[in-house]
Amino acid sequence: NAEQYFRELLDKRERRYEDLCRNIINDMNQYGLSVVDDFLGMEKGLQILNEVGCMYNSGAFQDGQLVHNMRTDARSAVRGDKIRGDKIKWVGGTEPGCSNVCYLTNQIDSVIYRVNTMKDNGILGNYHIRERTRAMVACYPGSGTHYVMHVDNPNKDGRVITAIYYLNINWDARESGGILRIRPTPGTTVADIEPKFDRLIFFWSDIRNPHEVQPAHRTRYAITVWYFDAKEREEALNRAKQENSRNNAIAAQQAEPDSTTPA
Ligand SMILES: Cn1c(O)c(C(=O)NCC(=O)O)c(=O)c2ccccc21
Ligand SMILES: [Mn+2]
Repeated sequence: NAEQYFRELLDKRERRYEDLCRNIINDMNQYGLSVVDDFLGMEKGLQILNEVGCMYNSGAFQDGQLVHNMRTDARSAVRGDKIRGDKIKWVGGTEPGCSNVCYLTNQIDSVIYRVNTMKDNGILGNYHIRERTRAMVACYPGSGTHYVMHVDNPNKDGRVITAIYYLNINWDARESGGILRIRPTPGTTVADIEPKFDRLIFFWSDIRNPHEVQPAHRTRYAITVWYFDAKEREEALNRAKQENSRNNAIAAQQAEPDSTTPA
């Protein structure tokens, strides 16, 4: 009967979700990264892409950083002219016109909180994830824009997991480039990940995963959120506070004419 049917349907979805989370736990423990394809499905993915496209066309993205032109033709190389690289927009989730980005971050949140609390979750069990950054919507406008090899969190600022959701329909890296290349350390392997539509990836944010975005020759959209470990985050904030009060003390001392200087 109908009730029986829907209960089985829900059970199947729940099992699929469990399997998804189990796979992420295994990947993160084994490789330090995990790739999930078809995370939200075509319909939801398109709604997010449309919303991001509107933001971009409305000029809401701040200008990308100035980077050296990757084009190889002599003219630009001689002039060393610069082009604008990635353009980003931070989305908190409450502003108007970002309900779909907000839906995405809620979906990623529930996966992260689940894998962080499931039993036998290995390294993930060492963290206590209770908060994240806002969503960083990024657009590479093509024409060779790239992002140099870097580590997201090289100095224990609290961020432990990077989550990136891609929006690029029919992306073919052979002609459009834009591959995310992760070089997990220690190790000699390289993970080349195409920024495919409705693809979600996770990787440790610290020095275990240096990565780069290779030159993109087509508009390339991605949405990133970073998840904090409560302890590492608190320690980072305390260090910043001490640093801040130390600087204030020094500044105050320099500002005050001390008694030894002649009036
Ligand atoms: C635009 N953009 C990035 O694309 C990546 C990044 O690692 N992206 C990986 C990717 O898009 O596959 C970043 O890590 C990043 C950090 C600070 C500011 C902007 C940034
Ligand atoms: Mn990065």
